[in-house]
Amino acid sequence: MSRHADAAPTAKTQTRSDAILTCRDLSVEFTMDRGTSTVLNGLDIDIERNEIIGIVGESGSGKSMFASALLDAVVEPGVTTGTITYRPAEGREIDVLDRSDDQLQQLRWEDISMVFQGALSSFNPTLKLRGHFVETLEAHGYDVESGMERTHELLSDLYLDPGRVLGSYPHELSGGMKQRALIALSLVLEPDVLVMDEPTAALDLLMQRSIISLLSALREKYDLTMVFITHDLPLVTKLADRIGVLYAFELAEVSGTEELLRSPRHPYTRALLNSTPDIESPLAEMQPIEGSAPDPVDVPPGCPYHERCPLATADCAAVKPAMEAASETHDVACHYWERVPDEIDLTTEVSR
Ligand SMILES: Nc1ncnc2c1ncn2[C@@H]1O[C@H](COP(=O)(O)OP(=O)(O)OP(=O)(O)O)[C@@H](O)[C@H]1O
Ligand code: NI
Repeated sequence: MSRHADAAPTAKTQTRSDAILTCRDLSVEFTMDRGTSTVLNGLDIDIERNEIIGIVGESGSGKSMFASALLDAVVEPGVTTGTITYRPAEGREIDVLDRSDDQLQQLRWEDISMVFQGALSSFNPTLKLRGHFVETLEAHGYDVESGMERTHELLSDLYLDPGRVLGSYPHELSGGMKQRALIALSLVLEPDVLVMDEPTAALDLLMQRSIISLLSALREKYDLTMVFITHDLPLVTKLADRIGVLYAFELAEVSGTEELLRSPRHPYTRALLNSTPDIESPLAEMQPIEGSAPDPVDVPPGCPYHERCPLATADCAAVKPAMEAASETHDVACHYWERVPDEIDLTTEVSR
């Protein structure tokens, strides 16, 4: 349903040549008393080998559901459907949503590792850090001695003093130290993919910035693919090669970071950027966007953003826009994406 007769033919998200993870029609539903709650709705996205992809969206947009779904770790009684294909550097491709519990347990640490949202409090308070690393290595049948050598190196990579950290109880470390130790722990079994859900949310600005630069260095050194999930758009632009914008449990736009900043094509992304007066400014200065995010039991028909969108027409309320290619490296789900950068000034529209 697009109105650009002379534009190049548009295509739904193509499978990229070197995707390490391919998600197709990825959805999560909860059956609740007041109806079916669709908290992730038909995501199609490829995550390329060795890239850092940022996933942004406001609170409740489905970011954590996406993170959990990637590891088939959505909490009961949530039901995850669609497909996730994981392609290791060597060996056969793996259908993530079709693994047995044992296979999943292995996949989760050894191939696709996750730093969960709020995980700082998940350390066992009675166990020194060394114990956390040893337990993880033993649970997966890894050699503890060489595993601890790797631990020392990882902690050093993260600018921590390995002896001091490993000999400490969790409460003896600062938030920034604990978060870095958690990242080291998630890498100790040498995964290919690291998924991080709000890994810097509890930290001060300086520590956030320092973790961002440490992650870039880790990606290079260990050939990692990273999925960085955050509500902090300015922060993630410092790190990510590409950014996916989630709105109401769906992807509104996926683009290379530069291109997204230069020419956002979705009115919601535009509003998010406009609510950030200066991309260098801290989160506290971001302005909220008018209106409220949809309820997962009651997402409006048509485009999920139409009720808040200054460009919306009757069509937007009736017909859901498909993901279209705005360029080779830029996908967007909006009937009017071609008008977004050129014809309107959303600065005034959004703040009216
Ligand atoms: N256990 C659950 N059962 C049912 N619904 C849930 C459950 N956990 C979360 N939800 C709902 O799923 C939707 C998406 O939540 P999700 O945690 O993915 O949001 P988020 O983008 O990570 O938000 P935040 O930035 O606050 O972490 C929300 O509407 C939330 O209320
Ligand atoms: Ni979350």
